[in-house]
Amino acid sequence: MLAIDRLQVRYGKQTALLVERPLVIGAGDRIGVIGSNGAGKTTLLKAVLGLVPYHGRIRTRLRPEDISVHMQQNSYVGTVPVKHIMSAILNTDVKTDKKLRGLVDFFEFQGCMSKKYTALSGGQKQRLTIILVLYQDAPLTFFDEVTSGLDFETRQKLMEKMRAWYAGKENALVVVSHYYDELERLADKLLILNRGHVAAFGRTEELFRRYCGRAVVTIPANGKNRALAARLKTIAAPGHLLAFPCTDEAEESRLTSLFIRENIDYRRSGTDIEILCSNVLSGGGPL
Ligand SMILES: Nc1ncnc2c1ncn2[C@@H]1O[C@H](COP(=O)(O)OP(=O)(O)OP(=O)(O)O)[C@@H](O)[C@H]1O
Repeated sequence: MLAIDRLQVRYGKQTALLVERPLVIGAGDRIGVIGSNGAGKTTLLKAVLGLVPYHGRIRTRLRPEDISVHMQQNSYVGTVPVKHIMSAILNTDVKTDKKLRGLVDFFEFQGCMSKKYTALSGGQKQRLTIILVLYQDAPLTFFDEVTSGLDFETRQKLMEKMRAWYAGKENALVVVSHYYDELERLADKLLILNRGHVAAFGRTEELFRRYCGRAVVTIPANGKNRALAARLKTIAAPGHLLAFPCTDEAEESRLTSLFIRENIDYRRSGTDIEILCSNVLSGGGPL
C-alpha cells in the first residue's frame, strides 16, 4: 500500500527523521507509532502527506483522496450546531445518510448533534473528528494523538470503539500515540522511533519475543524487591518497576511461585508495550 525507503527530513540543519531501512504498510495493517517528544512521529506523517520536503522515496499506488488523516489539533466553527458542520464537511444530508447515522450511533454521538462545537467536552470533540475521518473510509488512515488530553476511561472507550469499527476490515491504520495501553488494544505492528531514527519496526508479538522473551513478570521497585531482584535476571523497565524476562512456561512458574511465597504482588504479560519500548530504547539490544 505504501513503502518508505531512505527517507530523510531536515528542518534547517537538524535531521528530524532518518529512515534507513524500508518501512512497508500493507492492507489491514494496524501500526502503532511510538516515541518520546521530538522523536519524529509527526514529521513522518507530514512527509507521507507531502506537507514537508524530504529526500528519499515514498512509493504508493494510493491517490491523495485514499489517505485520510486525523491530526493532533482540530478546530471547527463554534456558531452553528455540530450537525451542520458534519453536512458541510461531508457534503451530505445528516438526516438521510445511513452510513453517517451508523457512525453517529456507533460512537454514541446523537446527543451532541444539536450542540455547538464549543459546548462539547474534550472526548466529544475527538469523537466528532473521528466520525468525520471514519466516514471517508479511506484505505489508509493516520491518527495522530487522537486521544491526547482525555482521561483514562474515555481513552479506553474510544480506542475500543475504533478497534471494533475496524475489526476485520482491510483499511490500514497508522496510530501515533504516547499511550502504551492504547496501542496494546489497537496495534498489531509497532514502529518505535528514537531521536529521529527507527529503533524497531515489526509485529508487536515478534518484537516482544525478541526483546522480552515469551512473557515478562513485573513487580514494584521497592527496597525489599530490589534486594530479591539482585539475584535474578532482569531487563529494562520504567523506574517504578522491576521486570523479569521468561523464555518458557517453567521459568514463568518458578518466578511467580517465588513471588507468591514472598507475598509480592506481580503482573505477568506477553504484550506489555511499555516494557518492550524500555528494552528497545535501553541500548542493550535483543535478549
Ligand atoms: N516546523 C519545524 N521547524 C523546525 N523544527 C521542527 C519543526 N517541526 C518539528 N521540528 C523538530 O523536529 C523534531 C521532530 O519533531 P516531531 O514534531 O516530528 O516530533 P514528535 O515525535 O511528533 O513529538 P511530539 O510527541 O512532541 O508531538 C523535533 O526536534 C522538533 O523540534
